[in-house]
Amino acid sequence: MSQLIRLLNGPNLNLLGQRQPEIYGRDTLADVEAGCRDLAGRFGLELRADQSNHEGQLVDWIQQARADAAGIIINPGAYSHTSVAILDALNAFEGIVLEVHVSNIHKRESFRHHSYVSLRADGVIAGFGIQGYALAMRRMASLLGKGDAA
Ligand SMILES: O=C1C[C@@](O)(C(=O)O)C[C@@H](O)[C@@H]1O
Repeated sequence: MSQLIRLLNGPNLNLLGQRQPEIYGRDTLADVEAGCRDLAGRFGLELRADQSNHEGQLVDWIQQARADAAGIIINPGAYSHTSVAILDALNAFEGIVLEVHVSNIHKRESFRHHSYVSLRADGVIAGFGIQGYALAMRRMASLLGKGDAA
């Protein structure tokens, strides 16, 4: 059975492509998920992609991942900067955690410079636009010993 990767997107990321395109670009969350699913297939991984605007729902999905996922790729959106609950849930997850931000949070307002999730993440990608998700998928595959599929 192929290893499962959970792709979790937090609040307002359902509006990718419509929301502040000068910051987040024109590609949609559906584009992101399709690209990651395609890459997962090429690496022999299974992808489950979910988005929620609710902190508790994200915590529930992270807890679920404890049962069957090898890794989590997460863009926690604004919860990155506020949520000890999401950090705690990730700390209870034993697999690989990669954090993605579409924008370069370090170039933006100072309240975006700190991420609680980064205290747990095995790697962080910021400012690569939606390509960051694909890079995280490739890194995940490599950390899981799946090599590089061009
Ligand atoms: O919602 C988001 C998106 C974001 O996580 C990003 O992908 O660049 C950056 C966060 O600061 C912001 O609240």
